[in-house]
This record gives sequence, C-alpha cells and structure tokens, in this order.
Amino acid sequence: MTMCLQMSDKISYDPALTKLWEVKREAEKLGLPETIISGLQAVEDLFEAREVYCDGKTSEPSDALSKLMKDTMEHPWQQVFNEGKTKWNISTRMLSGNLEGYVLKFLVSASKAKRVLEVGMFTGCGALGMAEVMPDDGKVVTCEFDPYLVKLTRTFVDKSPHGKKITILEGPALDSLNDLGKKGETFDFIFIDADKPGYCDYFNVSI
Ligand SMILES: C[S@@+](CC[C@H](N)C(=O)[O-])C[C@H]1O[C@@H](n2cnc3c(N)ncnc32)[C@H](O)[C@@H]1O
Repeated sequence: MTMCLQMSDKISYDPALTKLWEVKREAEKLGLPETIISGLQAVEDLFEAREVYCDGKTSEPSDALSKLMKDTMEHPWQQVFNEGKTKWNISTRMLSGNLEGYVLKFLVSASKAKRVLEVGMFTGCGALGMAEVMPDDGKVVTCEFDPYLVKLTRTFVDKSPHGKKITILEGPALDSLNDLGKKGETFDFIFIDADKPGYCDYFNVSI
C-alpha cells in the first residue's frame, strides 16, 4: 500500500509531486513573486502532461481487465467500510491500473515467468494482467489479508479464463511467504505491492 497525500481536490502517491504541492503552498503563503509561483505551476503541469502522454501511448486493457478496473472504481467502498466489512476505508488509488499493468505484463512475458508471486492483491488488477500473458500452465500466487477483498477479487478474476491461474493466499503476507518457503515453493518473478513498512521483510523472506 502506498502513502497517499492530497492537495485540495487533488490526490497523488508520487512523493515528488506531493513535495511540489507543499513548496507551492508555502510559496503562496509567503507571497513569493509570481514568476516563482508560475514556475512551480509549470512543473506541476508537466507532471500531468507526462501522465496523460503515458496513458495515451499505452495499449487498451483486455475486456476482462477493463471490467475489473471499472467494477473496482464503482464498488461502494465507503458503504462496505461503514458496514464493517473491510478492515479500513479502501481507496481505489490502490489499483495498479493499465499503465502499471502493462509494465508488469512486459516484465513477466520478457522473463518467460511461469510462476509469479504477488504480495498485495487488492482487486486483482496486477494478478490478472500477469496471468493473461502467462502460458496455460502458468501460476500466479497472490497474498491479501482483507477477507472481503479476497472474496470479491475471486469473483472479479474468475470472470476471465485466466482467473484459473490465480491462487489467493488469505492472511498477513509475511505468514504466507513463510509458509511458501517452508513448502519449498519457488517463483520466477515477485511483485511486492503491499504495506510499505513490510517491504524489507517481504524482500528478505522472498530471496
Ligand atoms: C497497493 S494494493 C495492491 C494493488 C494490486 N497489486 C494491484 O495490482 O492492483 C495493496 C494491497 O495489499 C494489501 N495488504 C496490505 N498489507 C498487507 C499485509 N500485511 N498482508 C497482506 N496483504 C496486505 C491491502 O489490503 C491491499 O489490498
């Protein structure tokens, strides 16, 4: 999970952009010359232009992935959290999305990985994307500790024929990784995308 910061109605996980917002706010508060403020605004505009450019140059997702992303965005997360069904108020910003999905697909297919491990599943965007470029006997094992997400994601990925390649391990990722290690399971490719404080442990246990 990535740390997320917000500026008025804008939201970003990019620490460079959130730092820029902080500096811009400070510059405005100090009443710095307009050239400085507009210079900072120009940098912010470049961030957005880069994102628009990258999205525009990325191929369309498969129908199944497109549906998964749409269903994720439209899910009543606030309501299910209020009803006590999820561990916390889930943000759709956790979804890896089409661009990151294609980077993963590229890496998995270039490395000819047949066994992939994902730490941090959310609604299965990364897992399904990787499964799509793997051979029929390929396997994606993915870890998720929120029982609501585990159930929901199973229904999302099973709408695709590639869903059968995906095994979901429910529970704290570190426990799942230790169990996999004890069973002597090995992987060709590992995508760590869960809680940041756990990354060093996930990395060390994985190797
Ligand atoms: C950034 S999202 C993963 C996004 C996903 N990889 C994708 O491609 O869309 C992080 C996920 O990790 C899960 N998570 C966070 N801490 C965890 C832990 N200690 N064990 C297992 N899952 C965890 C969260 O519930 C969340 O669904």
